[in-house]
Amino acid sequence: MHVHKVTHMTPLSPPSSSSLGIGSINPLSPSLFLGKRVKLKPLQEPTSQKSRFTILKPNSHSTVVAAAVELVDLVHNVFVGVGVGLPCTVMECGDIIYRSTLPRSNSLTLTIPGAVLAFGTLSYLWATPGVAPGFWDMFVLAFVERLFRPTFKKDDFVLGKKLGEGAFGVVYKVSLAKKNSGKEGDLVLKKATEYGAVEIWMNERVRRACANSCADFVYGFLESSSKKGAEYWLIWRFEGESTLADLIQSKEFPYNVESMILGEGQDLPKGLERENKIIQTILRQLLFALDGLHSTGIVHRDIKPQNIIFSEGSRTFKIIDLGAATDLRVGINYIPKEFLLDPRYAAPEQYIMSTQTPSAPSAPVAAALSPVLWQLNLPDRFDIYSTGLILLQMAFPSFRSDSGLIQFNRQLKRCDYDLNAWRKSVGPRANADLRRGFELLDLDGGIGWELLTSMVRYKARQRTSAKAALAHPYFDKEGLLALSIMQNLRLQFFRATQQDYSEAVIWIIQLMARSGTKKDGGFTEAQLQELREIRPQKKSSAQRNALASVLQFQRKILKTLNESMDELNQRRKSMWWSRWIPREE
Ligand SMILES: Nc1ncnc2c1ncn2[C@@H]1O[C@H](COP(=O)(O)OP(=O)(O)OP(=O)(O)O)[C@@H](O)[C@H]1O
Repeated sequence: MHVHKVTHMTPLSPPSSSSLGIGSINPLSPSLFLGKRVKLKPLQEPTSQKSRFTILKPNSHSTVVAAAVELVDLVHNVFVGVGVGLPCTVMECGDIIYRSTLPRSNSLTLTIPGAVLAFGTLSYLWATPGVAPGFWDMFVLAFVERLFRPTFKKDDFVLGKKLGEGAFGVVYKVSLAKKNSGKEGDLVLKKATEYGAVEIWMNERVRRACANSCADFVYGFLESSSKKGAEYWLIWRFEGESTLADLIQSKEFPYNVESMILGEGQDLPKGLERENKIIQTILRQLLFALDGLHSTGIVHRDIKPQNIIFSEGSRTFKIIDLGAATDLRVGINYIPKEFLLDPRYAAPEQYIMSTQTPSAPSAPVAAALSPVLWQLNLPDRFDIYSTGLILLQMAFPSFRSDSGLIQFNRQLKRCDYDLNAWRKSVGPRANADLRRGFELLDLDGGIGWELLTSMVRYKARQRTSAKAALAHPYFDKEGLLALSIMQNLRLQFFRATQQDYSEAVIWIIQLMARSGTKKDGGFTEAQLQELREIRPQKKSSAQRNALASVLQFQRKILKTLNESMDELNQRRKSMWWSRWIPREE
C-alpha cells in the first residue's frame, strides 16, 4: 500500500492520481468527492501503516469502526468540507518557499455554505415545538427523572373528599397513609380511565419543560387491581380550593382575587382602573402558563375557567386537566378529525390541525416534521381563542354564566366572528353591564379591546400567539393615563404584526392541501400533472416552475405522512409511549 505525504503542489502541475495516493484510499470515500483535505502519511511511519491496516481488516469489529470513521468523515465533510473543485482550489495548496502559506495541520476550515447549512439545521431543530430539545427531553431528562423521583402505590393514599367528576375520571383530595413519609401535604388523586395515559405523559412533559404552567404533578401509574378494570392513578399536589370558574362567579369579582394575587393594600379607589389592573394580572399569568405549554409543543385544547386553578403556594393561576392536550412534538393524542371539545370555549375551526393533514405520523416522522406542521397549522391559536373568551368573561359580567356565554357565541357567529361588527350590532341596545365592559376595555386608548380582538378572530393565523400577547402594551400599563413613546412604538409594531401578510402563502397552502378536489378549489390531479410537465428551461414560466417544484415537494411530504397513516391507525402502535407509564405490581 503506497501512501505519500503531500506537502506541496503547484497549480501548474496538477497531481496525478498516483501522486495523491488515490489508489490506496477508498475511491468512494466522500472525502474524495468533497475535496476534503486528505491527511496522508508516508509509508515509513509504522504506526500509521498499522492503524490503516487494522481498519481495513475484514472482521466485524473493524467493519463497524470503518463505518463509524466513514460516518464521521461524511458529517465532517458536510459541515466543514473545503468545497468541490480542482485539487489546488480545494486543498489550500501553499508555496513551499513561503511556508506560512501552507495549510496548518488539523486546522478547521468552516466554509460559508457549511456555516449556513449548520445554522439552518440548528434553527430548524430548535424551532417550535423543538425537535432537538425533544430528543434531549425524551432520552435523557425523562430517563434521569425516572431514576430519582419518588414512587407511590395504591395503598399509600387515604381518600378524602371528592373534588370533581368528569366523563373520564373522578378526582379526590387525598393524604398519605404514612404521615411521616415526607412533606407532601395534601394531594389530589385522579382515577382516570380512557385518557389517563395521555394525561400522565403530558404532565410529565410539563413537569420537565415548564413546571410552573400547570398544577404540580407528583406521580402517575397504571393500577390494575380495581374491580372496575385498569385505571390510571394520577397524583398532584393540592394547589388550592378555587378555580377561576369559582372566582368569576362571585359578585365580588375581580376584587375577590385582588388580595390573592396582588397582596393587601391597593391604593387605587374601587373602580374600572383597579378592576382592569386585576384582570390584566390574571390574564398575564394565564398567558404566561400557556406560553410555557406552547413553547414545548403542547396544545391544551380545553382552556376554560374550570381548568384554571389558583395555586395558594405560588399565588398564581395554573392550568389543570391535560386529558385533551396534544403533544405535537411527537404527535401524541393528535387526532385531527376527532376530539372532545367544550363548545362554549372552542375556536370556530374546532380542529387544531388542518383536516387535510393526515392523522399523526409515526413518532420519528412527527418529530422531524413538527416545525413544518406547527407553522402550517399554528395549533396553539386554538387555546388563544379560548383565552380571549375568558378575558371577555372577566370584562363582561353578563357573559360569565353558561347561558350568557352561549348567547354571546351565537351573536358572534352571526357577525362572522368579527368582534368589531358584534360591538356595532349590540352598541345601540347595550345595557349598563355591557357598556361598563366596553369602558373597561377602552381604558388607555382601547388597548384592552385591541388585545381582545387580536385573540378572538375567526382565522387562527390572524390570532396573536401567547408570547406576542404577553409583549402587548396592555400589560405594561400600571394605571397610567397615557402611553409612553416606547409603548406607542410597541403598539404600532404589534398592529403591524397583526396584519395578515400571508394571504398569498395561505392561498398556495390551501391549494396544496386541497389538491385533487376541484370542488374545494384546489388543483386537480390533471392540473398538478400539467404543472409537473412545465419545462424548466422556459424563461417566461419561471414562476410556474417554482410553483410546480413547491407542489412536488409538498406532495412528497404528504405522501410520506399518508404512508405512516395506516401504521398509526393501529391503536397499539399509537400508544407506543404508554410503555413508559409505571404499573403497580
Ligand atoms: N392540583 C389540584 N389542586 C387542587 N384542586 C384540584 C387539582 N386538580 C384538580 N383539582 C380539582 O378537581 C376538579 C376536577 O379536576 P379535573 O378538571 O382535572 O378533572 P376532570 O375529571 O377532568 O373534570 P372535568 O371533566 O369536569 O373537567 C377541578 O375542578 C379542581 O377543583
